[in-house]
Amino acid sequence: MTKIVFVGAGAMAEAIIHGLTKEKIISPESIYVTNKSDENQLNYLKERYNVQIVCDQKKALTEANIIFLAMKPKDANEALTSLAPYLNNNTTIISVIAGISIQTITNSLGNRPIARVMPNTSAAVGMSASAVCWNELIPEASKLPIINLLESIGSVKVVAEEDLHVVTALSGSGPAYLYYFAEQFESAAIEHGLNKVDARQLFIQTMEGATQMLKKGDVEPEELRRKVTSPGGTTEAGLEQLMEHKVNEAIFACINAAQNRSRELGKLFET
Ligand SMILES: NC(=O)C1=CN([C@@H]2O[C@H](COP(=O)(O)OP(=O)(O)OC[C@H]3O[C@@H](n4cnc5c(N)ncnc54)[C@H](O)[C@@H]3O)[C@@H](O)[C@H]2O)C=CC1
Ligand SMILES: O=C(O)[C@@H]1CCC=N1
Repeated sequence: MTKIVFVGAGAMAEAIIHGLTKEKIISPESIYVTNKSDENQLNYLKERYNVQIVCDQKKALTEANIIFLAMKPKDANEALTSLAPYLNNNTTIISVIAGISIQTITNSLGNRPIARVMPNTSAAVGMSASAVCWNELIPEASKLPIINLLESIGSVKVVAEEDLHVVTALSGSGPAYLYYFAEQFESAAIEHGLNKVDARQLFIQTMEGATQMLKKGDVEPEELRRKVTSPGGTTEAGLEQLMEHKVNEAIFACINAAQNRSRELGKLFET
C-alpha cells in the first residue's frame, strides 16, 4: 500500500488530504501528517480525516513512498535538513512549496525523484487547477500515477519548471483574487440595498454560469463579453468604470508581482 507523509500540515496540506480522502484514492490509514509544532492541528486532521499522526519520524519517513513538502518557503531549509537523514532512495518527493526549485530541494535531499506541484486550495472540493513538473529521476512509470493522484484533487497540467512561477501567480494564488472580487461585488450590491444572502448567491451563480460558458470553449471570452454588453446599456456603463479605473492594468500588475515574488522566494531560500 502506498504510504504518503505530509510534512507541513496547514491549509494546503489539508485541502489535498480533504480531496484525497473524499475521492477514496488512498486510505486515510496510509496518510501520515507531521508539522513543526502545532499538535492541535495534527489532532484536528486526525479527527476530521482519520489520517495518522507521525509518532516515529524515522519510521514514517523511511517507509514513505511519497513525501509531500507542504511548509512555507521560509521553513523549507530547516525542514529539508531535518528530513534528509531518514529518506530511502526510492521515496518520491512532491513539493507544493511556492518558488523553491528542484535544485534547492536536491541540494538538501540529494539526487532523488522530485516533483513540484502548484495546486490551489480548491483541492478541498476536488477542483484544484494544478500544474506539475519533475526532475529526470522520476521514472517514466511513476509519472502517470503522480498525475492520477493529483487528478483526484482536480485538473493537472505538466509544465516546465520555469513556468511554475506564472502558474503560481495565476492558479496557485488565483482563488484569493476571485474571493476578493466576491467580497467587493457583494459589498457593492449590499450598499445598493440587496441583502447579504441574495448578493452572495447571485454572485456565486453568476461566476458559476460564466465559468460554464467559458468551459464550453466554443466562444472567446471577448465575444461572450460583447454578447452581454448592449450598446448604451447597463453593462457598458459598468465596464466603462472598470476600464476608467484601469482594472486591466491592475490585473497585469497583480500577476507580475505574484510571479516576481515566486522568483524572489526561490532566490531568498536558495541553498
Ligand atoms: N495556501 C495556498 O493556497 C497554497 C499554498 N501553497 C504552498 O503550500 C505551502 C504551505 O502553505 P500553507 O498550507 O498555506 O501554509 P500553513 O502555514 O497553513 O502551513 C504550513 C505548515 O508547515 C508546518 N511547518 C513549518 N515548519 C516546518 C518544519 N520545519 N517541519 C515540518 N513542518 C513545518 C507548519 O507547522 C504548518 O503545519 C507553502 O509553501 C505555499 O507556498 C501552494 C499552493 C496554494
Ligand atoms: O501565497 C502564497 O505564497 C501561496 C502560494 C500560492 C498560494 N498561496
